[in-house]
Amino acid sequence: MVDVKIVEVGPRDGLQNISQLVPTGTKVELIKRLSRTGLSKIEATSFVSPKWIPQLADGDMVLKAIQSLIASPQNNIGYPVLVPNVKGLEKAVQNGAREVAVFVSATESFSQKNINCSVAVSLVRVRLVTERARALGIKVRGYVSCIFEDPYEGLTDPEQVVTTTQTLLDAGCYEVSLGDTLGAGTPTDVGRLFTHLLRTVPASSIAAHFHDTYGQAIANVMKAYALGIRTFDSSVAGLGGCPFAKGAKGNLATEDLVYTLEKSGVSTGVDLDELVKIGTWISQELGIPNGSRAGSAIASKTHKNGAPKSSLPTRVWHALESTREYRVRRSSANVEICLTRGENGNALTQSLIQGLIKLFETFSGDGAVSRIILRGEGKYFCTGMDLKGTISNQEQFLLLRALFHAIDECPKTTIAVINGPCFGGGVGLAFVCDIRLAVLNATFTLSEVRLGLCPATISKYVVREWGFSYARTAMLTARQITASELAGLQVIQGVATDEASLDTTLDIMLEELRFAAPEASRLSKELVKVAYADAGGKQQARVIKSSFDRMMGPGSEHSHARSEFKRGIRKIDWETIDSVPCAKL
Ligand SMILES: CC(C)(COP(=O)([O-])OP(=O)([O-])OC[C@H]1O[C@@H](n2cnc3c(N)ncnc32)[C@H](O)[C@@H]1OP(=O)([O-])[O-])[C@@H](O)C(=O)NCCC(=O)NCCSC(=O)C[C@@](C)(O)CC(=O)[O-]
Repeated sequence: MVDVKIVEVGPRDGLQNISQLVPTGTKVELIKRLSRTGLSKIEATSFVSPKWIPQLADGDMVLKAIQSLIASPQNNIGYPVLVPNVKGLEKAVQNGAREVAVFVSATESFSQKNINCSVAVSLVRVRLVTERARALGIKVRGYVSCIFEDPYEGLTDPEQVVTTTQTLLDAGCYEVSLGDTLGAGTPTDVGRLFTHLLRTVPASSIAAHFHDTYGQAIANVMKAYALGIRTFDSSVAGLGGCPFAKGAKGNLATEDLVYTLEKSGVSTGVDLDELVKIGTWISQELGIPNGSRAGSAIASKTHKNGAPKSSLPTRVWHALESTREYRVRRSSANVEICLTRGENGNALTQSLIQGLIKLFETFSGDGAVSRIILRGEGKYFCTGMDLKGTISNQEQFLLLRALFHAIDECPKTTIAVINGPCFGGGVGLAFVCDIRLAVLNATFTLSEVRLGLCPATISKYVVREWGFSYARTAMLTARQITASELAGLQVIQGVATDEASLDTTLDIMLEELRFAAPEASRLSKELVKVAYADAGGKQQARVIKSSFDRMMGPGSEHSHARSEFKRGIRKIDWETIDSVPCAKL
């Protein structure tokens, strides 16, 4: 028996406010994982026009993918989807929805700006949806937004909240969730509004939906709880944001809500540990910081980045070489090169470039090395071309070109571990690698134009990885780009809050890569490169054919994997295999 019902809104309200497009598979996985935590309601997606909310344009696919959950008689979880009108309702029902949510604003300005109609018109629409839904046996939940403040017209008249709430209930909504869209309300405001409302509306018909923009969400929950409210909306990892306060926190995090309630002796029926794992996982998937304070604290105590500490084997590194400019160490099939000119921003001096070229060429030919990690020490990852050097222009060009070429041609999987800001050639160094993991405060600045230069040698790699238009603007403006922005473009594969978590993120990545066969990885790199250099051309056709022959040929990694598969082995740790015939290919 639970004291409080939590409505998880992360997969809809949360993701809706994330700028980068989230893959459908990730959304489905999020819902599936949340379904195993004890939550009884998970808002799955919306059927609002993709023009308004492109992030949720795949609502039909998400709903289809969770159909077995929705339809399972053993599963008592409700999966409401947001619909703006009868058309949205019909689409939702066609795709298997059994519960929908409708929304209105308590204020005129927000209604006009958000859904392009007056409050009165939106209430008529909602009534139509509710009538139709009820005729189809579909449950309807209602939302009223801007209960305390409207971003355009200021404070909300409490009477408008009472009227809209009552109208939604009269129309047939089984519950109305009152949303503090701006997150501006305080416990005093909650006390005033909810006391007023509860004179005419039963507490059992009301849910509270608080945002944490001003850090008031938990305090507001406790105040509403004291007044008799027993249903609260929240979002795992605090997913979401506030479109009216850039960079501000969005929804109340479900982990914070569960933590506070359970610690106060209020039962939620939700497994906090599981929730914390999901919050950590989804934050990593999206490359954004975990918005839950309780979630981050619990994760850092018990797990690191979602993986229990004990599940990651301790990696032992052996020093190989050390100069004044870099240090090299090795752990089984992994080699790490660390730039150690921290006091000079790890700028690329002549000797550093020469050293790096030699290292990449050497390890490229070492059959026992599968991955090369490039990282920086100190404040910066790399500040690019040495602006204090004295070598000739021609020599500088040849050196830089050879450095990037050596890394690009390296048959091993290359990983840039970006500990801080990158400038010019430093950005090139990060983006010539195959995989990038970065600390959250890392920035990427193509500063060349400010120095009367252009990103000549690095353009080949930066444009390939970033795309033409984005790269052009970055070059022309020399603006500072954040790690989160590039993670949003999916060109940075992991973002960590600090250097310690960056190490863990690398460990997790190295663990994953243990199961990637080295020769197959090399062929995969070639395929991507030729797809860029000669899409649809003869060279691409040749590389595809030769890769196919090679991977299927006798003595290949695949012949080993195939015989293992037949023996029931589904995952091969290629790091432990040094006598696989393919290693000699
Ligand atoms: C990084 C900040 C903001 C730090 O700002 P700051 O005020 O210098 O503070 P700091 O204490 O953090 O600086 C660290 C030290 O690193 C040095 N340093 C730093 N960068 C370099 C560099 N590149 N070359 C030589 N030295 C460098 C810097 O001079 C300083 O040494 P100090 O002056 O104290 O002795 C500032 O120093 C700065 O703006 N540096 C220049 C960064 C930059 O614009 N790099 C692009 C270089 S052009 C390039 O890479 C061309 C290329 C390769 O793309 C062309 C091609 O593609 O063909």
